[in-house]
Amino acid sequence: MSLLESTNRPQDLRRLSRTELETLARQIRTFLVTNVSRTGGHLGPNLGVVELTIALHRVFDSPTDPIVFDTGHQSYVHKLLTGRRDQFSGLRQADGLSGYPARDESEHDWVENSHASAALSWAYGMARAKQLRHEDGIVVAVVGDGSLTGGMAWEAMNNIAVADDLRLVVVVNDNGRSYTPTVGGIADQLSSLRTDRRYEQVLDVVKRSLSATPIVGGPLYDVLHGVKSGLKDVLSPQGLFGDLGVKYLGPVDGHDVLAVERAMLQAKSFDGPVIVHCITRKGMGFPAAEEHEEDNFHAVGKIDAITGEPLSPSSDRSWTGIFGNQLVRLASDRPELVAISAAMIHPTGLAPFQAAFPSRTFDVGIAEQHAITMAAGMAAQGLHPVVALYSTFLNRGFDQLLMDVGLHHAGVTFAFDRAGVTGPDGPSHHGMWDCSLLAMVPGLELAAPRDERRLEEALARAVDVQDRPTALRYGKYSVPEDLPAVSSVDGVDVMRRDSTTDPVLIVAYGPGVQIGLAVAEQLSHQGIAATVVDPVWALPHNPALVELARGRQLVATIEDGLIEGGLGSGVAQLCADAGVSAPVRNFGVPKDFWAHGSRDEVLAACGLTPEAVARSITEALLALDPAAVPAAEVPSQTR
Ligand SMILES: Cc1ncc(C[n+]2csc(CCOP(=O)(O)OP(=O)(O)O)c2C)c(N)n1
Ligand SMILES: CC(=O)[C@@H](O)[C@H](O)COP(=O)(O)O
Ligand SMILES: [Mg+2]
Repeated sequence: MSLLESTNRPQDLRRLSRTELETLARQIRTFLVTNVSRTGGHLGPNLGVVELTIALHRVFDSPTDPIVFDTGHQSYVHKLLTGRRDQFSGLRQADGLSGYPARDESEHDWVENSHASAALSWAYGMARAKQLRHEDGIVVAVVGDGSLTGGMAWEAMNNIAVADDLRLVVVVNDNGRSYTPTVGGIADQLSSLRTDRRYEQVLDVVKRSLSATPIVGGPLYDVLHGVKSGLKDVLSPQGLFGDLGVKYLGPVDGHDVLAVERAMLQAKSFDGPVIVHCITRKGMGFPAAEEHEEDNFHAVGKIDAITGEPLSPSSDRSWTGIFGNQLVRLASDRPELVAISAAMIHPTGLAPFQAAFPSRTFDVGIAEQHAITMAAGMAAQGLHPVVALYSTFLNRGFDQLLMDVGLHHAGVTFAFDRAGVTGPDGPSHHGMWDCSLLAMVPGLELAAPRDERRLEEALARAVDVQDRPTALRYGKYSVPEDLPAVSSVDGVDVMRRDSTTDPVLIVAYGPGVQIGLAVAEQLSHQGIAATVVDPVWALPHNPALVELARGRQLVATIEDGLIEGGLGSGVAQLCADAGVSAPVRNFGVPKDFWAHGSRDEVLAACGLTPEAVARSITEALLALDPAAVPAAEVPSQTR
């Protein structure tokens, strides 16, 4: 039985020798590469925290000492060491292991939110609660260098710095990268701590003097490490953390279990909050990951476990790529066009723009709030910023969009990628809230393109709007062949019309158009005629929808987004205000936190499939007027 197989709870770690720990680390790395290459997931980040996580669970007594992971994508090793080794074959799959901490999986898991920079606030709150309730336990937060570029982290640090009565250890997992190298002054400060020459010179002297005596194994090794981590105390620089008055230990070699352990033991002995600065390498131990310049295998699909080559060839057409290439074309004769990313240049498709216009591309770190308000500032001075974010991360910057961009009628364009149901990244990653949020922004114009051509046309229009915010949304699903309209009514594309008196009108957005067309086809087999329209520009609602809805027996709306407050509910309001008598049924993502699974599985769970929508429409029509549906063909499920 391997050491990994005999490690089923943190306590099992504490009897291991240094050699056994190093063997265990190797076995964990082999396990991660073997399994995550089969399922996909955050391989690089987890390869970088093997020793760090082993040391964490040797020194701290989880769950009495809660361990909180920032973003949580680097918690696979934690899951391995807390009894979930046998569940990794189902990683990020429906009813399988979550790719993030999950409280229903283990008492050792606390934070399920995958939005970065929140761990320190979680930890502060938990530690304060323990202090007020006179409970034992030290709260430990593991936060990456990238997550430290998020503003929330410093809101928490501001409080942590003066909370001498709290038992709180912040482990900085500093691999120097987010996806690409982490940017900004914080990254520079961390880097200067990593490469403090005084520390390295003194350490060399110590090493040389100690090497004069024969290495006697454990004790001498400990002495060296004791000196090493002790040295840092002596030299602890007045940088990033020192100036705030927070105790700092490090930098520690994050791949040396005993060095990390010693620093954590030291941290544990202190009163008040302590920073332990660990230097790690993303993708450590897997050459394909270590050498992967773009992102060190931050998040991979199914790959070859030796070469790292993707096993499922990614489609050469993606919404992300279409957006990125069109933006380059538009920027070539629009010098005012600039692009902004929150540490996700490649994932949001801005790499071609950065290559073509490096001085007009801005990676601000994981700082969506700053990114959006900075864009308002740029627009106020005559630029036209394009802010590229994942839809779910708009949540983080909504006030900035509403009050800094919207209130000031700023000509800023937002490209919301991963809009709609995403799938494997679970509830905090579905891009399901953007339409409901954007519907609240006065003047904002939102396009939900159904195909490549509509995306390119929408972006071309958006970047020329200078007096209000514009936005586009598209997701992590395949790009259909172009879907031409059969006609147009005042800007609303008519995708299918059986006759002008069709009893059903389907108003569909983005990927909902393909669903709507499939629904209409199914309804036609039951003798129910449906017209399908796509407004393309979803906000503000096109008043032509009112006349299109008037006289119908039923109006159905279909969107890949939250039903409550979404596009469809706006259409219902529009029709009600105009006195349209037809009832409006909204189909979308019901208000809930939808667990991870494939996109299709989650959509099915939401009832957002052609079959489910067609059945609902048939039932609604039957309820309204049994004669409306030729009885002979109603699907059995509706009886
Ligand atoms: C608010 C927010 N913006 C963007 C992301 C996307 N994202 C996931 S992990 C990551 C990089 C995290 O870097 P770091 O904290 O250094 O962790 P590492 O992956 O290096 O371990 C980013 C940008 C996110 N999860 N949350
Ligand atoms: C953890 C995180 O926020 C991202 O790394 C996310 O997992 C990436 O998702 P995509 O695979 O859709 O780019
Ligand atoms: Mg990092």
